[in-house]
Amino acid sequence: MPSDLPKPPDVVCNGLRKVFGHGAQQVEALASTDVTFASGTTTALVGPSGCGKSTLLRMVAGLETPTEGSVLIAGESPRMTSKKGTLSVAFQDPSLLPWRTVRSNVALARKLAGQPADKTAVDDLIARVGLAGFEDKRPAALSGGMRQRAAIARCLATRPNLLLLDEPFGAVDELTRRRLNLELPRLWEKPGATTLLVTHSVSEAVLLSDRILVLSARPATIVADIDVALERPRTARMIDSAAFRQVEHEVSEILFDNKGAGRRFAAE
Ligand SMILES: Nc1ncnc2c1ncn2[C@@H]1O[C@H](COP(=O)(O)OP(=O)(O)OP(=O)(O)O)[C@@H](O)[C@H]1O
Repeated sequence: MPSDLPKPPDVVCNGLRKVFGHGAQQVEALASTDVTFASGTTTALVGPSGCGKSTLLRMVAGLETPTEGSVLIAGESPRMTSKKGTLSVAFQDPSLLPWRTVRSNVALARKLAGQPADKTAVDDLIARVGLAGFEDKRPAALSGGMRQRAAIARCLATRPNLLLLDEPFGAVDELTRRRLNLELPRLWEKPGATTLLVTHSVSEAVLLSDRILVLSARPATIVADIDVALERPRTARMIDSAAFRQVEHEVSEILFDNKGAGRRFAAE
């Protein structure tokens, strides 16, 4: 990775609100929200199922238009940022193109962002997510965890400095998830990125982030803003530390106290 990468952006949400539908069918997903995500930090968004976490993330990605308010990414709109290829989104469903190989799926991200082909960088990234030797395989020949790693490689191929991760490790078993949780953040933490992570796992939120926002049931409002003051890089050993457990406990308490907010949470 080159050292002259631009500073990761601040993301500023001002009076951001989203209502879906009309009339009696209206669903307010996100109540008017002011929040800033500081340059280079990782923030986890946790909250009950259907509360509006993905909606917030999708508005930051420019995939959903706010009903009110705005998102500014280093002072620019999400669409502008997206066009530059400095923003990347990874969803729970890796959605790799089934007829393309791993290499071709990862390389496509660069092409779509208008960036020049760079086979060396693509193969390097594939190796760094632990898929060396699988470059020419199609997604059907990979396990769920391997597909998610390929999707993360694709997400990082454009060297984004804003990462929007929506349950990116959701579809794998707990053991693989923990391994991915420990290994993959190093890939974006080193070059530097502002990262927003939607997760249903409290321990994943603590392990990966600098800050955890707990959202209420729909319409989502921020009910807690918790600092995760653990050293980086995060290690497996930290998971058993008193400091880790204390934050985990604090987040879980708020989730479960807040209007049944813990319904879909496994307080690991
Ligand atoms: N395109 C859409 N049209 C209509 N309603 C929508 C749309 N997208 C989301 N919603 C509604 O907005 C609310 C918030 O959805 P969202 O996906 O943001 O929740 P979430 O917190 O990410 O949920 P989960 O944790 O289950 O993934 C839900 O009630 C959902 O049905």
